[in-house]
Amino acid sequence: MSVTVRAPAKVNVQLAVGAARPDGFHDLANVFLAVALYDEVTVAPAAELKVTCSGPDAGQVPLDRTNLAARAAELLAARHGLEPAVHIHIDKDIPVAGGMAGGSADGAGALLACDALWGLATPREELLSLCAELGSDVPFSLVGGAALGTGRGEQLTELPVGGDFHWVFAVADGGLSTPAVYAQFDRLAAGADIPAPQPSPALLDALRTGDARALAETLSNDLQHAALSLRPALSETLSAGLAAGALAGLVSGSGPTTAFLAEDPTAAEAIARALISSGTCRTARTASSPAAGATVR
Ligand SMILES: C[C@@](CO)(OP(=O)(O)O)[C@H](O)COP(=O)(O)OP(=O)(O)OC[C@H]1O[C@@H](n2ccc(N)nc2=O)[C@H](O)[C@@H]1O
Ligand SMILES: Nc1ncnc2c1ncn2[C@@H]1O[C@H](COP(=O)(O)OP(=O)(O)O)[C@@H](O)[C@H]1O
Repeated sequence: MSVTVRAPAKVNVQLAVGAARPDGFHDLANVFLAVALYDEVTVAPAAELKVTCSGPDAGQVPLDRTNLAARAAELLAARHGLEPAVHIHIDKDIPVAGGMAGGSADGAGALLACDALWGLATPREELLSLCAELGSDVPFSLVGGAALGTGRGEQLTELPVGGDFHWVFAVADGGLSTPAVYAQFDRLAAGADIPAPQPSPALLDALRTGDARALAETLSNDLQHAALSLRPALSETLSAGLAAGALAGLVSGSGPTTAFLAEDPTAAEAIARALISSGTCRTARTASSPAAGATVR
């Protein structure tokens, strides 16, 4: 017997970052939007915990106990006095270390899959709090759709979305470390007065009405400057996407993936082709949003 869960990637349509907190995290107004690029996590009984991974970037995924899917299985098992004796297979389609929350998707996916495999029927609220123990972005991978994340991003308020948005993701060579990007944000902001992060009313309105042009005007990412200063070549990718007709482009979360909003699916395909032939990224993918959160298949 095995259980498979599909879990989505995300793009941050707004990432407002406050000052560093005493615990090392930053308060956020993090507007998440789930996009239709998915990892699939399959769990099956085994003699002991084991992780395998397939997909184009599988070689970059740790297969030891640091894998977020393994940590999720261990956390849920410990909560119930069980042994995490499962084989977890990750079929990975989400770019690794790209600012698209692929590890978080696998953490939420493994949690949901193990819950079903072990017949635990854990209440949703408890699953969400286990997700928050695994990482700031993990609760959103469970919820999907669109949501405002406050605190360190783990306290979610679901948001209405009035239509489909069409994206192109330019995948960079190599990843960027999330802690390194936040540390660079702190260095660049040193001495400045950092306001408390707030969601943009105009952006929430654009999501609610499904207006791509209005969303394009309001996209923002306070980590972009830090990501670009660590990886200056990303500004060429942003220019190439805009020259190809994107309504707007920005760094996805901590990067280095860049995200471009397109008018419609046809425009998205044309922008992806132009980005690939520009030579400013490793590859480019199209995906629509919103997408559902982690779901048993
Ligand atoms: C930047 C964002 C935007 O959604 O995601 P990515 O773009 O990396 O996917 C998130 O804030 C990343 O969330 P996640 O990757 O879950 O981070 P965590 O594991 O909780 O924390 C990793 C490290 O990132 C930094 N961190 C994370 C969240 C936060 N609100 N403030 C922080 O300063 C801390 O240095 C922390 O030790
Ligand atoms: N299941 C997983 N998939 C990918 N990376 C993982 C996973 N578990 C742990 N990691 C580690 O987390 C780091 C960040 O990966 P990922 O979640 O893909 O990117 P991001 O945090 O930029 O969204 C990776 O470099 C890797 O070391």
